[in-house]
Amino acid sequence: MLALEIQNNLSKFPHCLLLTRVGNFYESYFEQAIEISRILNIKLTSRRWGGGRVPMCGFPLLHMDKHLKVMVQQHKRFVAVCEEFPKYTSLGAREFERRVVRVITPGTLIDESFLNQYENNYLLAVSVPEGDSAKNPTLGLAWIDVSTGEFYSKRSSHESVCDDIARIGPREILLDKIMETQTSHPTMKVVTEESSVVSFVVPSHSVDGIDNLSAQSPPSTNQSQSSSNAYNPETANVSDEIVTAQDGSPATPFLYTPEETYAIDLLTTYLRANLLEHMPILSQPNREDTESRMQIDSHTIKALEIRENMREGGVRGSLMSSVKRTITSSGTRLLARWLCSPSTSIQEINARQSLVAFFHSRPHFRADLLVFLAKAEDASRIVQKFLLGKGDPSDMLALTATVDIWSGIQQRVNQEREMEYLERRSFSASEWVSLDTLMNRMVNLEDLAQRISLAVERPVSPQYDELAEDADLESDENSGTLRAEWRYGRVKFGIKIKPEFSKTLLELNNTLRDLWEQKAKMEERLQLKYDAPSLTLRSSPGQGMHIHLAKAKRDQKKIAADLDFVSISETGTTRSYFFQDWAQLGQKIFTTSNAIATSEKEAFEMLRQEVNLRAPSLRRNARVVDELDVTLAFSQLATDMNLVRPSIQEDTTYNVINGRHPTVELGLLTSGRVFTPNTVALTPSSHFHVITGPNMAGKSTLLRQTALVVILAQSGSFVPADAAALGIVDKLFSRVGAKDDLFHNHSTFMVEMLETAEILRRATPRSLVIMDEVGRGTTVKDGIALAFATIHHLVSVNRCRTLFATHFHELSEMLGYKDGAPSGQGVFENVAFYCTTVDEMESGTFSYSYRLRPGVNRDSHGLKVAQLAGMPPLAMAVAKNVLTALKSDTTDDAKELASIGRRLTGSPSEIYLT
Ligand SMILES: Nc1ncnc2c1ncn2[C@@H]1O[C@H](COP(=O)(O)OP(=O)(O)OP(=O)(O)O)[C@@H](O)[C@H]1O
Repeated sequence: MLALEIQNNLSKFPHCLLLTRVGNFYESYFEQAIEISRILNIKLTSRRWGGGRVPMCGFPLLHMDKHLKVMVQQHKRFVAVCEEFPKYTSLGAREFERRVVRVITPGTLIDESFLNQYENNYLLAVSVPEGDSAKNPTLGLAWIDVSTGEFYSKRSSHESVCDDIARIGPREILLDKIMETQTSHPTMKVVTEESSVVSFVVPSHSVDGIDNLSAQSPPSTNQSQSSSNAYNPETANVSDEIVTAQDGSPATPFLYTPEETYAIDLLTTYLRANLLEHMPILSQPNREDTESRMQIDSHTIKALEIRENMREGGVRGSLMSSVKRTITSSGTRLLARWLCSPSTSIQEINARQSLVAFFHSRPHFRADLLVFLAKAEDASRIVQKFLLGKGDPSDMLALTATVDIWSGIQQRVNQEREMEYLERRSFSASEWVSLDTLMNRMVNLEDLAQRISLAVERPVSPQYDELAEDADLESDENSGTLRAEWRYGRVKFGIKIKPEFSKTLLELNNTLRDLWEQKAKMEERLQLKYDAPSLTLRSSPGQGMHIHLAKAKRDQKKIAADLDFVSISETGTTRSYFFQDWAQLGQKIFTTSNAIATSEKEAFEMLRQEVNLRAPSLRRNARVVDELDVTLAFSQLATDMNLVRPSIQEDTTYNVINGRHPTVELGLLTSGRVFTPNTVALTPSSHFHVITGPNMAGKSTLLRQTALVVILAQSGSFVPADAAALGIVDKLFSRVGAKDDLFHNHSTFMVEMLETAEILRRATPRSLVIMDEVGRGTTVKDGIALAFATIHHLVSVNRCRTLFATHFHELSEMLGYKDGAPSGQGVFENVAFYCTTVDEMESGTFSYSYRLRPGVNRDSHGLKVAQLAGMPPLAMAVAKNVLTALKSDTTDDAKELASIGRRLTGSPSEIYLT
């Protein structure tokens, strides 16, 4: 039977590793067992089946999460989990029904212990229109974190889908099945480049996902969607989940484009096929508006090390790690989203910054609010667990505790306002606007918390229950008392519903109390009557209800003579009897206990439904508290790192006085060094700066800090500078630090050109571009030609704000730079020239000042850096000789160069003498 079930499941889920529950183990059979035992490093064995032996392996239930992490996260394998469910035949025999309850894939993790609480685990669906991508450039995106329920959709394009994917950072990407064969399709290329896990889905085209999207919507409304392929929420019942948009502002009704609807369909179809019995009730996706978010291209997200550092891939050294002051896991997830997707709405940025300023000037208030946040649970995740049918009583209590914390926050805010009103002569209502607007978005959920608190009995302490469970398990095995069995049942369920929750529970509990009293009296009576102090009334699976004598020799005399007692077992010291009266009473206790357990479970189920119904409001409050956490964190950051509030403007100004690189500054601080601040002023009349200077003198740092300041400002944070005025940046591009992409057959130079080409195609007058050493990956002449052409395009076509760092100082001449005339004199009026330099000592040593000054620096000091890097003396001597010869020879004619080479070839001693 088991073999047949397994073979059925293997053929139903051919793309998965199948794990079948057998008792307290998950097992794998046949060929897959060989693979699983190898991946998990567990013992491979075999068992007899159908006249032969088949390979098998298995592990205890307890190890499931550990092994899932290896299979799903490390090896990117899909795992089908087959559970067993007991059922009884008509003859009363127990059998097991086994069915696959879930397929676990990298993008569909729910509450696995290895999920990183501080990061989103997104599953992204990309819908690609049929036909020519040039004629039909619009794509649809839908992405969800199944573990938190955060669900979004967006319209995208062939051009920007790569950036969207880099920003979202999905663990798994879904495409229409028809794309599977279209390997040369541009979107296929992008998707396979950005994600190692791509799954193909046959869309249902029923927009069935929307069915699930709004469980709170009347069925008629949902059904009306099924007929059309475009979802129009104006006709749907919009749940309060989306009364605020993703950015927290009041939402306008969402109108999903056909492409988005298609992506939502792909996503929900896939979720249903994999989550199976754990399919959650989904809320409607928050629609992300492309216009209101700064677009950061995919290379820039990586190159600026916003989320993780490029070298090791971890968060250490990233912008995120330097600025993170959030204390909740969901706040940290929101911070990552804000940093990867800064706003372009001045109103929104100002609202966030006003909150930061508000908290910044009230450290005591900030400290108090942080105390609340430190105790709050990850409500979005808990709510989602309930929606997935998984939340347990401890989650229920955690949720109530969190609702209480939310109320506490609201009270503390009100108290602060009152105090300020009373204490300050000039109370400023305008200062309070941002916080009031945020807090007003919260829904009062005290009734739900109260209902749960009144229903669920809080354990005295967690240890109490753990101890009880251990003790009961022990007594259950060794002595098997009835009390132990009942208590174990309760402890296993993990919670007690208060008897007052319902009339039935109250009556059942009263009955049980009476029965326990009767049992105590019966025990006492029997002990006295038979002069047997060691007599107890017990129950065990093997002996049923029985009387137990712990000291049989002493206590059994009178009992043995009584015909009502039937001896059922004995050991050297103990003896057990069957006794009719106790059997009847015990059975009643057992039945009543079971009835209570069933009622408690029903009551819990009822509460679970209530939580599910209030999920949108719970999520909404959680989101408010996340925003509170991030803005409190930004104000803490402003204090810690001495940041200032930037002024955000509509124009294309970029004026940052004494700006600093937040991550480099922190890194230097740890080694006791100080960061040298620099001013960058890009104005309409000077919006293109060419930066020259020696190696290692801080050019790249300056470029990156220029971009990071914008990201921080438009995320709502203060910025590392003395003062800053910033015109909104619509798109941020960088061409810094290229490396080979041999996997995609791209050399370093090709990567450089691909990135440059994309910037020239996409940058607008409101964009900010940073470019470091364009053209360095080829010959000097080709490099200079390409670098000049790039500048030409950026200045005359894109007209965007740009910092362009280069070692090709020849460019400055080509651009008409003359010493002392840093800008406005050359080919382009808007190009200005700045450089970094080194301070040379009389002793021949030098130091970097990192100070930016107007002008062009033609000396790269490359040899000095090479010496610092520990180049062998002989190599340094040869390099110096070559440099001197090259400087004196004005030609690069092949013959001349050959003669330089010949002159400098010799033994080491000759070279040192040259
Ligand atoms: N403003 C600054 N203040 C203090 N230290 C700095 C500053 N800027 C850069 N540094 C230090 O100098 C190092 C090198 O800086 P960076 O990489 O920006 O130089 P670079 O001019 O771009 O070099 P190259 O031309 O060789 O690429 C940084 O890692 C940092 O430690």
